[in-house]
Amino acid sequence: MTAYLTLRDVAKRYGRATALQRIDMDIARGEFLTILGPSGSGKTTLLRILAGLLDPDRGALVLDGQDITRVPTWDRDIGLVFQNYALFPHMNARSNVGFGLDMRGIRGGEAERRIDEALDIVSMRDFGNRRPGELSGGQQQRIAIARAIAIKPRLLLLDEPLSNLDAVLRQSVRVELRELHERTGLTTIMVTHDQVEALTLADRVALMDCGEVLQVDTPEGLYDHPGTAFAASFIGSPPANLLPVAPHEWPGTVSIGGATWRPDGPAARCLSNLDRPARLALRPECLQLVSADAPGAIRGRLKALEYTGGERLAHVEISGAGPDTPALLVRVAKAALETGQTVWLRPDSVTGLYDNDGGASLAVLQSGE
Ligand SMILES: Nc1ncnc2c1ncn2[C@@H]1O[C@H](COP(=O)(O)OP(=O)(O)OP(=O)(O)O)[C@@H](O)[C@H]1O
Repeated sequence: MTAYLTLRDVAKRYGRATALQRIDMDIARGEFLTILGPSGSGKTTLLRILAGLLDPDRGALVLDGQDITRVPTWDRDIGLVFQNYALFPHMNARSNVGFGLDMRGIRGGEAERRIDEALDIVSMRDFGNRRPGELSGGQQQRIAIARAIAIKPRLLLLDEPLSNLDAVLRQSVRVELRELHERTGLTTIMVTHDQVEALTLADRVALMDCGEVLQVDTPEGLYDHPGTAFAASFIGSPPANLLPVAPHEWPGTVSIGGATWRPDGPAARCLSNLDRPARLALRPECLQLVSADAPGAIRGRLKALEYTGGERLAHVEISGAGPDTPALLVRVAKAALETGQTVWLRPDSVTGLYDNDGGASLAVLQSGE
């Protein structure tokens, strides 16, 4: 991949607190990258550094061959959209959209043409004379996007742009955002803590935790092959089960939370070289209810059955496992199940195996050994 935007060794502290540890990332021209992570993971700090609103303590940013690390915001040609829209309340929509053009000395007919174009892109041409207070939240957000794209930015940065919208509107604006990206081809970076947004919008997702970018991957790559236990336990709704596994003295068996299990199929292959306590990631949709005599079946007790609309989520306690072993979450379509009954589970695929200490992927550790 030819990098359009490069971040090299970017770090930031607030006083004694580390907000960003050491960020290295390449972003391609025209890419839509989402930055996803829990609260406090450093997403906003990273976006503010990209926007030039905050100086990094260390490292460099290169945009289209130009080192922009010390270039002030207004000279970076970056379009910014904030969570709260940040529109000027006393100006109508057209004036808001034209603001960045005016700042750059683009006025008169050229400015009018660019404002029309930007308003057309967000389907808001008819609302140009209204002030922000006379627009709905979704319409204000579209005006904020039109303002950001009117300057034809080199980079579009979006900071949680959908979080103030209700669930229905959020979904439709999400689709519009993706369409807008396809029409404009703008290199876009969006911060979100909503994984559905991150996965549906992005070409690639940068997953952050504790000031670090843990994995930059396609949505499918992140979901199917989480590189760390954190990624497995964060991505997915509900996320993957992390089953504590440990070597067992009997050949062909492992200990799961203290109970003995003789895995079969993909789980057996994944666990064949297990030499230390680890966590096996199993997605709720990859566990199947099977009969007691099925090879590789795990015996459990149905602790609870939740109806989540269209499907059920079974909580299964592993028989013989210690109290610290979490119940396994299993998606079940429809089944005559009763709380308290004995069930048998079998994984038909495995999402990952992770070191107990630190959560690194053991597949990676093994290939590096
Ligand atoms: N101005 C500040 N002074 C001191 N610490 C700060 C400041 N801004 C952020 N932090 C700390 O830096 C870390 C990263 O914060 P940041 O706002 O980048 O996280 P975030 O992932 O965007 O979180 P959220 O999703 O809650 O907005 C956090 O631990 C936060 O408490």
